[in-house]
Amino acid sequence: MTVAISCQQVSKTYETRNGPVNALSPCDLEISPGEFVVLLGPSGCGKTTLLRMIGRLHDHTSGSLDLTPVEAGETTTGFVFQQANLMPWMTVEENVALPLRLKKQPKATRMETARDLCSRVGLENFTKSWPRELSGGMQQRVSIARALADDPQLLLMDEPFGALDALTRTRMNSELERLWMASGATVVLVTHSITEAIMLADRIVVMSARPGRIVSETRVPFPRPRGTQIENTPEFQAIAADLRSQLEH
Ligand SMILES: Nc1ncnc2c1ncn2[C@@H]1O[C@H](COP(=O)(O)OP(=O)(O)OP(=O)(O)O)[C@@H](O)[C@H]1O
Repeated sequence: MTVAISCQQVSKTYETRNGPVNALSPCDLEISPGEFVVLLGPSGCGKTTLLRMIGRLHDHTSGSLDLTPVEAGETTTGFVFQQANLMPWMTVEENVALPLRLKKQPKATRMETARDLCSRVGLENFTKSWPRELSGGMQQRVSIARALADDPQLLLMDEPFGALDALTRTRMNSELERLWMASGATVVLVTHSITEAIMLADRIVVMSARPGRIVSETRVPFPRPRGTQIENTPEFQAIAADLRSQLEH
């Protein structure tokens, strides 16, 4: 089963030594099971804050934020952050298997799952490598495989490809789309990149800063799997121009 998300008038104020910081004004957002939603916006508009509240890493200050199925602990969530954050003393396959080890899955089973995931992200020849032996893009693939290890119903990704070069990033977008299509998980991904948003999203939620808020939602009509050729279509360019003008205002 995948997860639906319902945010109603959800806001966040951080209490700091210099006083309260209004990170996110009350916002409404409904996400369907299996939907791929991208949060797009400038720095400081509250994207990470909203993502972390959905993942229960932060409390919200007001409003209601429900995941369905609702029972606490029932939702399995995978996180991918901008940095891969791998354990340097573990091999690639041990890193991928870590969530299953924490769940006390028997070693033979979890390593088999980990090796399968490694090949799904194109790292079948690097299962015994150390993280330091991998490029940034490969490390990020390990962190995606690790996030998928637990077969999550919900995948939360915060600028997962922000540190990668443009070519690698494009390739990773296609890989992520393929993995998501196979998993059926609900995905919320944060990005600054208009192209990445259109390549990946079913729906793009545009946010703006000061105060952080949701300003619009755009459905992306392209069929899947999407290839880079859609970038040259008038439809793509029209959506990109519209998003760009929203971000500029
Ligand atoms: N732990 C925190 N304590 C205090 N203020 C915070 C904290 N985390 C974020 N903020 C503030 O909340 C606002 C929104 O931050 P957030 O990281 O959610 O934005 P963002 O859109 O994800 O930005 P970026 O794209 O730069 O990562 C910013 O003004 C930030 O300074």
